[in-house]
Amino acid sequence: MAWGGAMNEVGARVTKMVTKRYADLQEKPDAVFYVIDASRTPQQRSPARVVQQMVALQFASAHQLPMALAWAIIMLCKHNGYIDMLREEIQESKEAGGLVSTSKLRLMDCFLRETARLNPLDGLSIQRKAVKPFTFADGSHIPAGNLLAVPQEAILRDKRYYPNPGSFDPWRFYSPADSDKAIVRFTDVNWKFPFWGSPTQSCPGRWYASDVIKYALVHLLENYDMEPVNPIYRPMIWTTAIAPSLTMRVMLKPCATSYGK
Ligand code: HEM
Repeated sequence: MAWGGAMNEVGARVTKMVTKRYADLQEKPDAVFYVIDASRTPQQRSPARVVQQMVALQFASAHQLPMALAWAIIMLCKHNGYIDMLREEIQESKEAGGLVSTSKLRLMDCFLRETARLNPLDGLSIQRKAVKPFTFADGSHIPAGNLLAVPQEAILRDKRYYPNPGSFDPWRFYSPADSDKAIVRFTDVNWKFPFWGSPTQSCPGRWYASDVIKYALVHLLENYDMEPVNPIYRPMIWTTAIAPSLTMRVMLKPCATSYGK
């Protein structure tokens, strides 16, 4: 991968860090260790390739999780009728010792999928560059050098796939425990939900991301009441990114009733 501008600076710093780590790999297994450990060939183990992997991992994992969590908090403020329902579900999902089982948080799972449907983090998903000419099965021809992407925002609001697409309705994904309907999870990938990428090469961090967001929401819901100080539900658009407003503030007040205790 060719880097330019600020990436040269980032690459130089990460190279320094990775090169140093080769000396004491076994002492502190961390992400660098695991990338090298999973490499099969000397070429894959080369510092240049490990640096590229480390930078790619940072870009893939760093910003999207907090953005998705921020959107979930904003949707809780906007659709606050779900707060008590989610608190109740949290209590019911507790196992021995008071631990929450995230797989039992079915409504929260649907709430997150619906939050993502109406607030994808980018208008486009699966962005690619044709490095050589490519012809799809239907005859569409892509000359070399062209950029392609899946228009996920349009797909996620398409009424052919999501009836009444403008309404926030987590129940559209819900199936009661005793129903024959297949369970749809936040982490499920298909062409109608490209939030996590394509079904053939989707985000490998999605189960981790989903659980982290759920644990954060459990903590907030159990310990705080939340209300928007200045409700700005409009996103901030930057190129194709759809980010939560930078100026919206949410007030967290310790709960009068502590739900978690
Ligand atoms: C809400 C949070 C996240 C979202 C929405 C998200 C979304 C995505 C998407 C759409 C892709 C596919 C990109 C493409 O094919 O062009 C992707 C790939 C990837 N994600 Fe995530 N991601 C999230 C969190 C994470 C986290 C927390 C990690 C790591 C801990 C992670 C690691 C990766 C990696 C390594 C890839 C590249 C996989 C490959 O090319 O085979 N992601 N992610």
